[in-house]
Amino acid sequence: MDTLILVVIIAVLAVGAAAGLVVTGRRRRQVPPPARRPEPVEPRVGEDAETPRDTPRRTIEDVGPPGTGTGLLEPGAPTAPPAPAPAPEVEVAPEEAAAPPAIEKPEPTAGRLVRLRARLSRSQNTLGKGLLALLSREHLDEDTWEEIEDTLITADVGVAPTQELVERLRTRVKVLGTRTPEELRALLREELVELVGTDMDRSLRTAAHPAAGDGAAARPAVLMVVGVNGTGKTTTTGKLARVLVADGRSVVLGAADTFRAAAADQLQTWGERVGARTVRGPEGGDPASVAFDAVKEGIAEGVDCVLIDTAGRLHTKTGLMDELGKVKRVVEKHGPLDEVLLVLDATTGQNGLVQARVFAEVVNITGIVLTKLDGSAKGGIVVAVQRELGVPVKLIGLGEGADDLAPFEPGQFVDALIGD
Ligand SMILES: Nc1nc2c(ncn2[C@@H]2O[C@H](COP(=O)(O)OP(=O)(O)OP(=O)(O)O)[C@@H](O)[C@H]2O)c(=O)[nH]1
Repeated sequence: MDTLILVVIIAVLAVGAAAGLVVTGRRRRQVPPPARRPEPVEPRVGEDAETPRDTPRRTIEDVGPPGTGTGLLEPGAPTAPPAPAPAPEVEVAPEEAAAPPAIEKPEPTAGRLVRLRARLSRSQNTLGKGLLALLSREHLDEDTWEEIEDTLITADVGVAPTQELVERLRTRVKVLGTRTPEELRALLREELVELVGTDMDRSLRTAAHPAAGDGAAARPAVLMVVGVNGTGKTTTTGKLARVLVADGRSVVLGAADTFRAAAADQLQTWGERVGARTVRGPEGGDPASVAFDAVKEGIAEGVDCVLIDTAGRLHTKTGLMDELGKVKRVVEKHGPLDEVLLVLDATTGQNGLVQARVFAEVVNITGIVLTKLDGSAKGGIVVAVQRELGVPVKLIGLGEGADDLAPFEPGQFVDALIGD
């Protein structure tokens, strides 16, 4: 009997245990699997990669390209994969999501002006062709010479340079006697090239400074880009990085335009495309300290050049100029600036001259970058602005494309104006 009771108890316990296991098993199956989220993938933001920001930031993918508003990368160019969805079932490898964009190899700069010549010819057609048509008239009377003057002044050459050119042309045409179209073209070309100037040093100082005998460490060439907002400063800084990389230089970028929220993103995108690192600071932060850090980084990395983009807009003009002066002073704690490039928008005409004067009071401008010459018939501003500052135009912008920035060459420029 005792044995029977014992067997019954064991049987009851066994059934109970089995039922418990099933319940527990069911419960276990009902619990969703732990969500295996990837580490949050932040866009790389230069020096601040680890610092969370209060202000919502635009990612690199959000940053509009120059002019199109859809993304800086050209159609078909590789883009970073989208951020991972939060669904727990999908596992996204963080390293996959953070894949760096492919590094491009920009076109060499030699011959760029020749490649971009059609754009220049198209926009400056009225100037070159207009002058040739007037010079080809049967009678070069007073009215015709006045029209020639007007054509040059309309193209923003400036009054004094225009009068000089017309005077010289008049004398030479008179001396020449016969006037075949070929002779007139050659005369006009010579005079225009002379006016644009062949004796100015248009090279960019981009070679690093080797360590000096007095113990000074090696340091990169430092180029600062200045100008009012909208002239194309950030775009030019990005294109210039490509010019330098194309010519075999290594580059660090400094996003010292902390005033405009998207400027640093825009610059960083340009840099990433050619493998140049961008040093940036918090939005609204101190531009001088960003510029200082960029040079420090350039020294540490041993690069050839550091390119610093600056703000073009502040609450007041005095504020902007004070800030620019400070950026310059602080950067020069590392050593003198090699180039200060003033970016001027060719479509703003005489306004550019006023800007040039203001900037020249604060920083020692060493070269001018004239942007948007593809969209302006006022190529004469090249002459006027050089006269105004006594500083050469070193680069010209001829479009929104990544490689539409060309070293300026007077002969090729004039050829594009008057055609072959
Ligand atoms: N057509 C044409 N557009 C240009 C050229 N250079 C720059 N741009 C355009 O000019 C616009 C302004 O350029 P940004 O580089 O953002 O101007 P910014 O001077 O940095 O402006 P802020 O950052 O506000 O000071 C963009 O749409 C550029 O694509 C050029 O040579 N030709």
